[in-house]
Amino acid sequence: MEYVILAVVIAVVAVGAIAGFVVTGRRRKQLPPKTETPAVGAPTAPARPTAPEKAAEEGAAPPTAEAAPTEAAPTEAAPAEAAEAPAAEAPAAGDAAVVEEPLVEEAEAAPAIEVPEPTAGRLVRLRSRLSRSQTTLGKGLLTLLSRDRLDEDTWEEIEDTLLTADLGVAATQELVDNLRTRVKVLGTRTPDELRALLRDELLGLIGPDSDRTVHSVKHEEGPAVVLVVGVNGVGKTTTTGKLARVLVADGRRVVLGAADTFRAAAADQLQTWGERVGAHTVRGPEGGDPASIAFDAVKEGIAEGVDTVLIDTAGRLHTKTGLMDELGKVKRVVEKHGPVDEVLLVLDATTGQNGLVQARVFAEVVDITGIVLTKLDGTAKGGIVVSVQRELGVPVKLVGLGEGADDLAPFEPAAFVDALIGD
Ligand SMILES: Nc1nc2c(ncn2[C@@H]2O[C@H](COP(=O)(O)OP(=O)(O)OP(=O)(O)O)[C@@H](O)[C@H]2O)c(=O)[nH]1
Repeated sequence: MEYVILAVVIAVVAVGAIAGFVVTGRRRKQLPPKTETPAVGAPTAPARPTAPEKAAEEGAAPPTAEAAPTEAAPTEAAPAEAAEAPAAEAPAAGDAAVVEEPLVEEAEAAPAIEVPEPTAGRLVRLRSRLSRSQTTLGKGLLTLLSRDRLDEDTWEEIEDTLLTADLGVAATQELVDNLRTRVKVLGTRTPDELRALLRDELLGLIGPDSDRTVHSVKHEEGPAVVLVVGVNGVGKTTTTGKLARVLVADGRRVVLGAADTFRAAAADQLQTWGERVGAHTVRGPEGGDPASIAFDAVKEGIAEGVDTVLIDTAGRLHTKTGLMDELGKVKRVVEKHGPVDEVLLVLDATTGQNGLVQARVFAEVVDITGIVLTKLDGTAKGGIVVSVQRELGVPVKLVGLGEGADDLAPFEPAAFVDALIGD
């Protein structure tokens, strides 16, 4: 009998001990989340970059997670709240153990914010990228002008060179007439004299005194608003991203608006550019209303007190009329917050006359205030700077000289001409 009682006591003690183990094990499993939870709101892990980055890490981000920052808030919702959306996605207490590992990964992979180099002198630094234009326009012309006899055939060759470089008919005629007159007056033609003469004439055609500032300084009422327009493939989204870097490099705080909802990857592309310099991107669902995204972006810019809101727009719709209607609407809706400070038309320098046709169409719908000429690095058609300015009556403000993040340069006429004619 005692044996039976002893056996029962041992069994009870054993069961008790096993139960104790299990409970301790469970508690231990729940402990890490408690210590990890503060990391969600820790100042070193800003809420905004975390969600997109997590999405990027996971490959194709699920639409709901991607859209959360802006989509969660309807058009009129306070942007500040929308911006906080990722924080609201913090794990519910019961799921704490499940999200423990991703939280650690996020903290480790927080993107380093890049500080782009200042923009002053960029065109000088990138001058070698203009080598193709330099060969035809600059060196080509100097060689022709240095010939012993400047006969009619030579002048015709000079004319052809200028037209091939896309200077345009009127500007070519003007330049050739001026060169003829000045060369006659000059008499002897030393290489230095010819270089100085050509420099002077090209600079005069480009217009050294135009205001080429990108108006990006905030007003009392809110941020400066810059709309970026152009057809697809010219480098619009890339340029918007690079421009964000230009502005950040020059000390501005920027919000981006991904109003190109037509091309699926455009918003992702823009967001990635923004994250690299710490600029938040306001975006919406694919195929959503671009005007509403642009409106929200400006609204967020006002709430956040940033200097500039940059809005990327779509470059392709099924019809030209559709695209232009949409663009007009984006501008009108944004203007409910205040005036648009800049409408930058992005043109691909390699497309030549085609670019001018595009420019005309856009100018009919929105008042273009500046031109961005991209892909000048891959073309001998540097003369397009002159023809597009003449066509639209607005200055080239920025030039794209490569695919690198800091290959967008403020346009400086003197540095450009110097790069063309060489030393
Ligand atoms: N070489 C060179 N390539 C450039 C330059 N600017 C842009 N690109 C390239 O042009 C290509 C198209 O650029 P995107 O920014 O996607 O063009 P997009 O106009 O936004 O096109 P959509 O979004 O379809 O309207 C990319 O491969 C860019 O890297 C430049 O200045 N030089």
